[in-house]
Amino acid sequence: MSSELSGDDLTSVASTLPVSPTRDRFQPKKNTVLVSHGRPPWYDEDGKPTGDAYVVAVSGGSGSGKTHVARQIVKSLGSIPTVIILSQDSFYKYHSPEELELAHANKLDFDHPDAIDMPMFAACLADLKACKQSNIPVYSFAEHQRLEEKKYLYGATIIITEGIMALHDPVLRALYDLKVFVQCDSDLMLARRLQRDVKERGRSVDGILDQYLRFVKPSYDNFVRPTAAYADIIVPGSNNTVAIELISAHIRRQLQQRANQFRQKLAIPHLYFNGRSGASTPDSRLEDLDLQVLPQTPQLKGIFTILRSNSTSRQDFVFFADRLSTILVEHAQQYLPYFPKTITTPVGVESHGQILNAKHICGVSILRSGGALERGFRRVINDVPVGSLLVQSDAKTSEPLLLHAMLPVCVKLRHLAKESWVFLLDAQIGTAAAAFMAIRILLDHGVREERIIFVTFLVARGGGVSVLRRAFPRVKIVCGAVDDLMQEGWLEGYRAEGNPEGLGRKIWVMQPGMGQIGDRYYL
Ligand SMILES: Nc1ncnc2c1ncn2[C@@H]1O[C@H](COP(=O)(O)OP(=O)(O)O)[C@@H](O)[C@H]1O
Ligand SMILES: Nc1ccn([C@@H]2O[C@H](COP(=O)(O)O)[C@@H](O)[C@H]2O)c(=O)n1
Repeated sequence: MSSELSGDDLTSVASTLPVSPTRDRFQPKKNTVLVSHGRPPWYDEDGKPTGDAYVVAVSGGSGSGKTHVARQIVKSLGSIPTVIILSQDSFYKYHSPEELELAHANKLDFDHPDAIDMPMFAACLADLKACKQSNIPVYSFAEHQRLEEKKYLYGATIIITEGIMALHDPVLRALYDLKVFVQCDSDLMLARRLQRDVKERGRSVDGILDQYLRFVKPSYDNFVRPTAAYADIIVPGSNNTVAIELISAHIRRQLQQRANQFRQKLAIPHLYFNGRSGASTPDSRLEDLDLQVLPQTPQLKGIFTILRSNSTSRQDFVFFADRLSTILVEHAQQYLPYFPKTITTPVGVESHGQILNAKHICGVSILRSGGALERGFRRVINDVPVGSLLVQSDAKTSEPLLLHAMLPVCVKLRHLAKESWVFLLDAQIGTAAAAFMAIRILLDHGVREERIIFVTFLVARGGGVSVLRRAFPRVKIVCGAVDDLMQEGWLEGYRAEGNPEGLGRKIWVMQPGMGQIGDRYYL
């Protein structure tokens, strides 16, 4: 089943200005991110996106049922990856006080193509299609105005965009994979519009009819209906279940053709990538992997001995995991920019030192096990935001799926992302599937590869790290130790404890390893 995410999370880019009760009541919930199944990899083993998101445009007159069709397509797709529904209404232009006065008297034409900021719409759609984030405007029908806040959207496999002028602009049309026009009787459209505008947009019946006769109907005849000629499919405005089924079957076929078996390849790279430079085996030379491994001091080995032991209590595990993450983050800080700084000491003597000079720093942990590094991270670098990514394997295919992304503002906004330093936190790099996805997400947002610092307890030399390295050579990987083996098998004690997730299913485990770090830290 689909569930709706608001996109307003811990680090929402939406303004925190108080929202008027009227605005709240009439705010359309049109731009939504719908997630049912998680997002499978959208990139290949070289770390490059394999293709764009699939874009469906739904056009038709006001009240023809465009939003309804968009939502029915999502419903009929069933178990699908992330879908974004993007409404053209969000791109109505900003109005001057004079225009606002006309709008409230129903004398401003919202049905002319010029009423919509087509270049901005095309730019936002192009970003989302190219798997980048977009912060789109928010429009209020009650206030007839673009609001100060923005809505953050990211991560769609399918984008369904709808609007009366969706098929009007040639730049927009070039972005669509499938063009749909909803054809509906004018009287039905008017009846629906009357009901909707009174209920949802705070309008009077007289005002709606006035606006309809003055602008909506002529514009439909002049600008909207002619764009049906560009559509691949014409869908009726009512009783359209069969047409919707056809559209969703077509989209499902397109997505199947794009599927990529990812984790299997990463887990045993020497079988899949033999002959390609950088493919690792359990005997891969450590130097070739370019890992920043902590100096193997006796005290570090002592910490690992406790963390690896299956007889360590949870309390001890948490204490030593926190200690190890603190050491790792401290070590990783060497990649941040420091500059010379002269200070005066309390005895009045000048001393030449160094000072950190980075505007935006944040952490992003890959849940659940990345959470085990958060306390250490906060101890070393306090007062910076920490976001999270939930990446889990698909029970059927074992492919990694992105289930949730909660990113700090300095990553969500592209102009800040370019300047940000991001510490990615995860307990281990085994198949590297989750690490791969997390790095790709940061790059999609505009974070520079050389500003990503991956901090982890353990790396498997025979796992996916070599492929990760080849794809993202400029990411720094700081780890505490390197294990040799990566094998498909049962985790000791995992099945015996009757963990339903583990039952009947093999998982990739590293050896000697530290077990299920998330379970040991949290349970
Ligand atoms: N096929 C349909 N069957 C029944 N009701 C529909 C259908 N299509 C739209 N409606 C109803 O008509 C109204 C307007 O539809 P909507 O999708 O919001 O139109 P648009 O987005 O084109 O302005 C909504 O109340 C919606 O539930
Ligand atoms: N301030 C505004 C802006 C637009 N409209 C009307 O909305 C219609 C498009 O939205 P649909 O969901 O119906 O496709 C369009 O016909 C405009 O007249 C408005 O009334 N006020």
